[in-house]
Amino acid sequence: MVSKTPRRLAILGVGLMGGSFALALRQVAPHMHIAGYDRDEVNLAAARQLGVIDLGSVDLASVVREADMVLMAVPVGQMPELFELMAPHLNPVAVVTDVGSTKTSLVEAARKYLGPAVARFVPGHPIAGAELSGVRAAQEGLFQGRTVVLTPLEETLPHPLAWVQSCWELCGARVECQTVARHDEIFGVVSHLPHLLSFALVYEIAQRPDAATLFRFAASGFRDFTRIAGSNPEMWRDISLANRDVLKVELVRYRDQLDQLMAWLDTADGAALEDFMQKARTARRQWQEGS
Ligand SMILES: NC(=O)c1ccc[n+]([C@@H]2O[C@H](COP(=O)([O-])OP(=O)(O)OC[C@H]3O[C@@H](n4cnc5c(N)ncnc54)[C@H](O)[C@@H]3O)[C@@H](O)[C@H]2O)c1
Ligand SMILES: O=C(O)C(=O)C[C@]1(C(=O)O)C=C[C@@H](O)C=C1
Repeated sequence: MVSKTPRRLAILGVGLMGGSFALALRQVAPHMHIAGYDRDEVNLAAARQLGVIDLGSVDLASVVREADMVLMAVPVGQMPELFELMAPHLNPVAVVTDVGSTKTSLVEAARKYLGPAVARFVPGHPIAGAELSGVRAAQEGLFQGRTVVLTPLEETLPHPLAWVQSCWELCGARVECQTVARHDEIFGVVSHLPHLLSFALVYEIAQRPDAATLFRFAASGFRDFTRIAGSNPEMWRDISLANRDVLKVELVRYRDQLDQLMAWLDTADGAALEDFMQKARTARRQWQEGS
């Protein structure tokens, strides 16, 4: 029987998500040893000073060697290289998991680089976050009451899956399993597409000669629509590329909806506009009441 929390946890990428996982687990396991690996030494020093990790290093091998659980929390484009670099140094019983926002490319990389350790890889995605980055943005309550999606593979053994699930539950989250493909389709629609649209709107306005005036008058509607355009470009570049097949389909669907809107404006079809807005408002309100 394995203890419910790791004895030695390694966090690869001690930013918003990695730091929040460490802080949440510390609440229930104050004596757990947490080692952090990050390419940013200033961030690592802050993580150490904030008590998020016990030890910080830019040497991946030394961080993973003794860990019984490894959580990968770097942008998804960085994960394949980390799988390759850490594989030879993993403890033979270590469970590996991640918080990446897309799953297909990660799973391909895990199969390519982890060898037999892929049976102890549990892909994960907490559906919680913010437009902020770095360990200073980490919060111990980030996962409280939120969903974490796990996408176990055919190879995933039951014991690592159960263990990762119980760690997320200790962080206050509820866990749901999905297939890798369905995960990427769902989050392509409800997370990745809205981020691209928000970046696109702010970018387009910012290119105009009168952008300063326009932004001066932008108020709460603009703030609500564009909060997520303040998110980390590296993270969203990687998500967009990793899920580009889904995103291309979704952008076409959205463009079709914009074309429809244009047609209603051309013909000044107020009834169609109001009907469409009414249906959207009802759906938004039902979603908010249920969430
Ligand atoms: N931010 C969110 O809302 C959110 C939500 C769910 C999942 N995620 C996923 O979580 C992961 C981390 O996101 P975050 O918001 O915590 O980002 P973050 O920028 O706050 O933290 C990432 C950390 O990884 C480090 N890093 C990046 N590349 C590295 C490398 N090659 N080697 C070592 N360290 C490296 C960075 O220095 C940084 O400290 C991403 O895969 C993202 O898709 C983010
Ligand atoms: O709240 C935010 O700022 C987020 O972007 C969080 C959010 C999302 O809801 O789309 C972003 C990416 C994730 O993988 C999960 C959650």
